[in-house]
Amino acid sequence: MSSLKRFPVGPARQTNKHLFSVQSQQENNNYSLPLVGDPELSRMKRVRVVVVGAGVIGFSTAVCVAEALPICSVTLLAEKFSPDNTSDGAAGILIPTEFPDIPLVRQRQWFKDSFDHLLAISHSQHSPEAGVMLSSGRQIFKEVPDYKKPFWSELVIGFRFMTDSELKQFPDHKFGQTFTTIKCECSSYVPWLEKRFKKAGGLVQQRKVNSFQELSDSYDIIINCSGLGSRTLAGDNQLYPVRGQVLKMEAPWLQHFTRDADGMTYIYPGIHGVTIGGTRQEGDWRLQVDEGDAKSILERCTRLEPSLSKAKVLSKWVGLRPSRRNPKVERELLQLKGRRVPVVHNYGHGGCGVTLAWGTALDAVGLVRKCLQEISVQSKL
Ligand SMILES: Cc1cc2nc3c(=O)[nH]c(=O)nc-3n(C[C@H](O)[C@H](O)[C@H](O)COP(=O)(O)OP(=O)(O)OC[C@H]3O[C@@H](n4cnc5c(N)ncnc54)[C@H](O)[C@@H]3O)c2cc1C
Ligand SMILES: O=C(O)CCC(=O)C(=O)O
Repeated sequence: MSSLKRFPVGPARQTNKHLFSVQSQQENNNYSLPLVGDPELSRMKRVRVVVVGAGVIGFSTAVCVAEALPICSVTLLAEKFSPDNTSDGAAGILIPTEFPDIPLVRQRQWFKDSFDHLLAISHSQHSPEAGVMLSSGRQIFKEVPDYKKPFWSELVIGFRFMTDSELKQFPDHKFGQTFTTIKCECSSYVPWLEKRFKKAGGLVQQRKVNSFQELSDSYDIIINCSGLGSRTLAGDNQLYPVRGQVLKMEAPWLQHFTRDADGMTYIYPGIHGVTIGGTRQEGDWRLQVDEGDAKSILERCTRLEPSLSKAKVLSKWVGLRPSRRNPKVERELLQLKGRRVPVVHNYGHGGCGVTLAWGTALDAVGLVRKCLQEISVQSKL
């Protein structure tokens, strides 16, 4: 756990989580809604906002809301904190995958906002404490892909195709891309965000939330960043685990990342060792290390980078990606104890949570602004 102080609270009340009815509204974000300076909104009392979840999505969202919307008092509640969340063991490389049903323009914005935010940190004095660094390397393909230039190629730094001579190092691969992106190590970054959140006036409490109803008396807006927990908390059965196992290696001579484009085998040098992986086991809830997986990861990665045979294994880790066909970054109104309570969801980022955290957090801020406008309109009625 981080050394920062938290405020434990008593056991949460048990309530029937299926009592409320749901009105769902998917909508595009609107970044231009006024808030600061809007005379109607400034007349409002402080709005009590709660964020559920302390992973990279929860803390990114909590920081964005607390810093962008001073009218809100923000509390973050979570059952588990760093280093005990999925976010903490992620390799933390920024490489997007494409989601099928979300307009590319929105996905592009999520990635651009995340990349630009972390790039600024990587160039600042905060970089070592925040665990954010530039990372150069290559993504290699066993077959030449139909689309050689992904939508994010213009957003990373120095994207180009590999030359034949560069590809000779990988005889099983026919095509490659090389570029500089960012590696964001969440075991440092999330505690750094927590400090930033508290500096912005945010409160943090350790608590399991059994239903949104528990929150409806104490908060005006709920932001749900509970990752895989949304299966039960939001009753979302489209969400499923994709088990991922990685090994941390001591190999300080490795400078560049190598990723097989099938997403199954990767080598990511970082601040705290080299993360090698991986596995993508859908629907597999096992959190314990599988020695068969560890052997397979080591074999596959050593085939790409033979010097790994000389490296020491520092640790082995398993996490469950909160996966969905598309991440859910949406606003809805829930009927909780006879009151309509706005809920902003931000979860289901699968293997891209670090890649998209800041961008989806800014998107969520736009949705919270809409909730504030509605509250303002209701208060006039
Ligand atoms: C092996 C592996 C490697 C990865 N590598 C990368 C990578 O290189 N790049 C990348 O972009 N992504 C990567 N990912 C994916 C990334 O880790 C996830 O997308 C991201 O961590 C999801 O963050 P989150 O905040 O939604 O979830 P989490 O980190 O799981 O946080 C969820 C939070 O919600 C809380 N919570 C849940 N239910 C409740 C409840 N009922 N009450 C209170 N609190 C609750 C939890 O306690 C926790 O605090 C990787 C994942 C794995 C497994
Ligand atoms: O996919 C990758 O290459 C990075 C690691 C990752 O995102 C994952 O394992 O989910």
